[in-house]
Amino acid sequence: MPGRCAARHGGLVIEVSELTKRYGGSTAVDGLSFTVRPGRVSGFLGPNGAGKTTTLRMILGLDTPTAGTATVGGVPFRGHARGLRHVGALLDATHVHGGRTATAHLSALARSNGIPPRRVTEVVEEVGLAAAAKRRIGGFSLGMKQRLGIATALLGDPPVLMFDEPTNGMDPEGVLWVRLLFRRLAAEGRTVFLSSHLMSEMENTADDLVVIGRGRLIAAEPLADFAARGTRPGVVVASPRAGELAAVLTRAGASVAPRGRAQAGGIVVTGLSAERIGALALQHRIQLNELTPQTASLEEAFMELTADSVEHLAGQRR
Ligand SMILES: Nc1ncnc2c1ncn2[C@@H]1O[C@H](COP(=O)(O)OP(=O)(O)OP(=O)(O)O)[C@@H](O)[C@H]1O
Repeated sequence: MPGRCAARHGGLVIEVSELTKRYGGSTAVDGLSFTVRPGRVSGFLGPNGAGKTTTLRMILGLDTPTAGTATVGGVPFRGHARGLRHVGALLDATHVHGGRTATAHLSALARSNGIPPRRVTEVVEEVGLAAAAKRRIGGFSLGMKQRLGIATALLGDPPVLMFDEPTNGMDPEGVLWVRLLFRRLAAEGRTVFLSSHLMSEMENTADDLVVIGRGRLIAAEPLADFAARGTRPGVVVASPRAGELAAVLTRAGASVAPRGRAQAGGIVVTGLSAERIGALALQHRIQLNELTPQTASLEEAFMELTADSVEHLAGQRR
């Protein structure tokens, strides 16, 4: 059935163009433009207060932009009559009526959106809440509320799904489950857009990234391209005969520096490939304990790119 959904809806693109939101004198979203494509998981990343929630709310027509436009499938969300069957969204999992049961909550939404009642049972099972479906939501943990929020987003079997910090409060098993779910939803051809302030959330989930800071676009590109930004020249080499090896490598044209204090005991070699270093060590019968081309982690690349916006916010709060 989900496969049919993808075929039925085709792909719906989220298009954000010069989107701006000002609150009084402060600008929460500042001339933001990006495209979110179907059939892929797109991560929306930025430090706290970067403007992610505000952007998602404007895409959903819950906030009015000061300037610019946001469309889903070429039309502003408000222009779509089909609500939950068009875009499923989880913005704030705690924003639910605690006195209702999960089933009652979902049934009410299904009724008002013209969704068949059987979908309630389907989504409750899909998110692993079947055993808790008849319990009051007020007694749910945050992780369970997130699952309920995801069930709400899935209720209308929509071609576009947006989630704001969906793994917040989830245990490791829940995080793994949600990752697999997002991957599957994208594989079905849907547009999956999820926000987080943690790069680690995206590492094994997202195909594309939209990175913002202080309401402005920092990067919009495939995750693989973003990761490549973190590649640094140099190969980390450790050997019990590091001094001797350094001399050999320098003669072969490399530059050699001691490894940073935090990772004492090795050298960083630039100007020679790992393969060439390995071959020279073998030729001189020098044992190697490590031979690692240097790369920055995605988290480092993200922190470097957003450092300015974080500092700015920290300064503001003081
Ligand atoms: N209704 C509002 N009135 C005034 N300022 C607001 C309002 N909503 C958001 N802001 C401000 O806009 C900025 C962006 O907030 P937003 O919640 O969109 O960021 P975020 O990236 O989602 O952050 P977080 O990861 O902390 O949720 C913040 O400085 C916030 O204080």
